[in-house]
Amino acid sequence: MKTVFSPKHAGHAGNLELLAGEMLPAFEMPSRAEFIRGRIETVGLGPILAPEPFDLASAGKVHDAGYLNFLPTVWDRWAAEGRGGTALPFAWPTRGLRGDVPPQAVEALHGYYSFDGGAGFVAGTWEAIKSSHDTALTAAALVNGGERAVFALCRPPGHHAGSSFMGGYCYVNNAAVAAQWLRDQGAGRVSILDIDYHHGNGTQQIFYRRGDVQVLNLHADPMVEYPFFLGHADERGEGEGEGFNHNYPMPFGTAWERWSEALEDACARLAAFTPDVVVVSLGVDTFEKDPISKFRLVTEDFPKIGRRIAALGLPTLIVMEGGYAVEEIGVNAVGVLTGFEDA
Ligand SMILES: NCCCNCCCCCC(O)(O)C(F)(F)F
Ligand SMILES: [Zn+2]
Repeated sequence: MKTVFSPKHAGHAGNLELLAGEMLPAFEMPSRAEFIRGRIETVGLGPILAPEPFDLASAGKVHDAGYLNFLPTVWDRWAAEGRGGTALPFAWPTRGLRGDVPPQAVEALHGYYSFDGGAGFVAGTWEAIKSSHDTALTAAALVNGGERAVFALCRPPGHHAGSSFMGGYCYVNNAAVAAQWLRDQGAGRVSILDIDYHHGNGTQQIFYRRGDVQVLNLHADPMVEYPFFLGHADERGEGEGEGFNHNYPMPFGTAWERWSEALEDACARLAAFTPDVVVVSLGVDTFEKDPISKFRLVTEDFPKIGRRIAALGLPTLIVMEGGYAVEEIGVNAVGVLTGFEDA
């Protein structure tokens, strides 16, 4: 299996995040991608290719123009105000406030375009975001060109990014842009299967009123887990999208037996949609030892996931999302890929 990967992810480093009342080094750190790349080399999964540069035309069909235009300017505007550290929002247009007029102060504009305080910027963040976007589209082009499955080793991740909001370490929704790009290349229907521990609220929001892109999410119950404000089982899509969004919220402590039942149902719904291509949002924070998550999959479960997805028999783009047990992230993420290959 080919992998696409860009060293430019490393510029997104040193950023802090608000964790339980303290500003701490963000969990979404460069070593995550390096451990996965190292494991790919160790097991000899296949060649690791650099991304080609892509324009933002497909991104512009799933993200708002004002939002996309804001992302490259955040750090410079922050620094121009004499600030260092991590550029973070400080005010959000919540209920009862105006939500139509983008303010000018960068910490307020950042809030206007965020749903949480989890998408900070440092000097190299935009370059990392763009390289992650290019990684997903380069891998999508390989799938579109006939590869059965390609791994987009994306960092930063993307599935919490909606049409005009960032958050949860996500800025441009790599999987959503790749799905749109594949549609732009002629795919009639695309399914996105999001198996990260956290609900892909951004991906759901982007395609919620569309019937050409099916979105299936397996995740921790948003009543008790981040991102909290989307991801319930009754969210089935609206308008033309009615019936093309499926959420499988599961409780803390979920292990393979229950999790795999949800995967089975999701795969059945996916097969019934008869997509031309599948985009997998691969997070491995479902792992029992993940420091910020509360599912209980074990390392041996990850190849089983890959095998089940391969059994769909469809061209597959696998896009990296989350996973924070850094020591094991390579074994678990690449376990899905080798399981897919061995099917
Ligand atoms: N007490 C709740 C703290 C939640 N902290 C933020 C968690 C972000 C998860 C990000 C992710 O893993 O879903 C992604 F795939 F996007 F990287
Ligand atoms: Zn996650």
